[in-house]
Amino acid sequence: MNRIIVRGGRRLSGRVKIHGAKNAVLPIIAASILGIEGDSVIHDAPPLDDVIVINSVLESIGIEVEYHNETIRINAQNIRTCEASYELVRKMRASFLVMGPLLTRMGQARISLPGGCAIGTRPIDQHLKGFEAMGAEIELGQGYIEARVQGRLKGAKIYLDVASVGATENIMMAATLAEGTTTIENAAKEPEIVDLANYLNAMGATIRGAGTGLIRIDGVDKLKGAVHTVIPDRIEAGTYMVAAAITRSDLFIEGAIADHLRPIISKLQEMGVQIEEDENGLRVFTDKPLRAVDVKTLPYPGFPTDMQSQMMALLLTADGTAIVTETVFENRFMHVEQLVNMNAQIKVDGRTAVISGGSRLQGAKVCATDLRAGAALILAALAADGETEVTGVHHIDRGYVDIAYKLQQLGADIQCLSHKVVPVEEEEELQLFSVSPILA
Ligand SMILES: CC(=O)N[C@H]1[C@@H](OP(=O)(O)OP(=O)(O)OC[C@H]2O[C@@H](n3ccc(=O)[nH]c3=O)[C@H](O)[C@@H]2O)O[C@H](CO)[C@@H](O)[C@@H]1O
Ligand SMILES: C=C(OP(=O)(O)O)C(=O)O
Repeated sequence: MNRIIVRGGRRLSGRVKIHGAKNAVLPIIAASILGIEGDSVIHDAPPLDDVIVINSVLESIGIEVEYHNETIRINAQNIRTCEASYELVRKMRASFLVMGPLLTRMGQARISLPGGCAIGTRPIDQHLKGFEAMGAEIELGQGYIEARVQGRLKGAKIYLDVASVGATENIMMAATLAEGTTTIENAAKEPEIVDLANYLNAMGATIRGAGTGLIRIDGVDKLKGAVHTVIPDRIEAGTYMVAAAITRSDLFIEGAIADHLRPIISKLQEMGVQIEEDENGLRVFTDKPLRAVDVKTLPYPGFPTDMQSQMMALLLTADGTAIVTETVFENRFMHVEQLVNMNAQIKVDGRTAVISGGSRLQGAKVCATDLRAGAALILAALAADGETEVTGVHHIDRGYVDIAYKLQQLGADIQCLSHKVVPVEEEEELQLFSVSPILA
């Protein structure tokens, strides 16, 4: 079991390079199932636990996957089974994204229910509604969802009740090989949807409108493997932008794409953080007191729910009172209890949290309850007095490549401790990684 130890109070400086986006690479790997001939080569695939899991899902159905130096080569010519088991799908919700590609290519798919998760119930009704509209029959049983279609899926007009990222992606992938035209109305507009559409088009698909609320997909007969470079992770970039602000430092966020980060840039600027845009990334700096601002999470181009907890950590260090409203997931305030253990003044009422800034954060033993909660705790720890110990690091490893190492390189006093059980002596050995396990 890993722990991250942070001693707060240090200023940071330098450049941090942003990895490829988790939320782009996962659907892109799933989409590779559609390549009936030729290899797909995916560059800038971040070495994250989630990437390993989705690669294993592909391997488990017979697809060849090689992963070296942030490049994945996939050969999906042969598919052995259309079933993705509970053991793999339970590890990560995004595994459900293999449903659309398998169903449209093979005419059937049996995928374990991804289940609920810490931040909310996260239903998949909109994915299934889309598949049904395209002619699939859906059955639920023994914890699995089975979808079947006689012949090909048929193009359909689909209106999403919520602008779901996953449903837009799953339906878009399914529609690529459907007979005729599919339209997705009230589609999600996230940059990761555009990245996926670009990849699918490179494979031979005909998708227009990705990035708007209306996506049109003209079905084609077959798709081939393609070469693609994944976009930089806007949430990782946003997290390091907050690291600069919370430590009142000066950082260059290399690779960050300003256009993907507008809501974060504008909220940080409202607080008094200075940001300079450059073709290679963003300079984020401040050494002045910051002002409180209200934040409401919304689908893109609104403020991203995946940055809500990090922003809350920053607001704790600002002057004044801020209101944070979470509209996307119904249970995404679990970091509050942990931050309160660090002397944060936060009151939650339903989907609203009132944050009183200005009281000194104190180091404490805290636990990451989910991925972004973990990032928020590390950020708060950078600004806190004394030592913070963060457990639940496996959540953080799902979405951040070497966060402790990257922050250490910027001057933070942070270490990742790996607690390994040594069976022979039946005692625990503590290993200190000054260089991250991934980079070592
Ligand atoms: C791998 C990935 O890309 N994960 C991102 C993706 O998750 P994910 O794709 O799971 O999130 P969705 O956009 O689907 O969820 C948004 C909202 O829609 C609801 N909903 C969703 C599907 C459905 O069929 N029915 C339904 O009601 C969800 O419960 C939630 O309240 O987008 C989220 C919202 O930006 C991000 O926080 C996640 O980091
Ligand atoms: C919620 C997240 O991811 P996932 O949808 O993979 O759980 C996230 O990246 O913050």
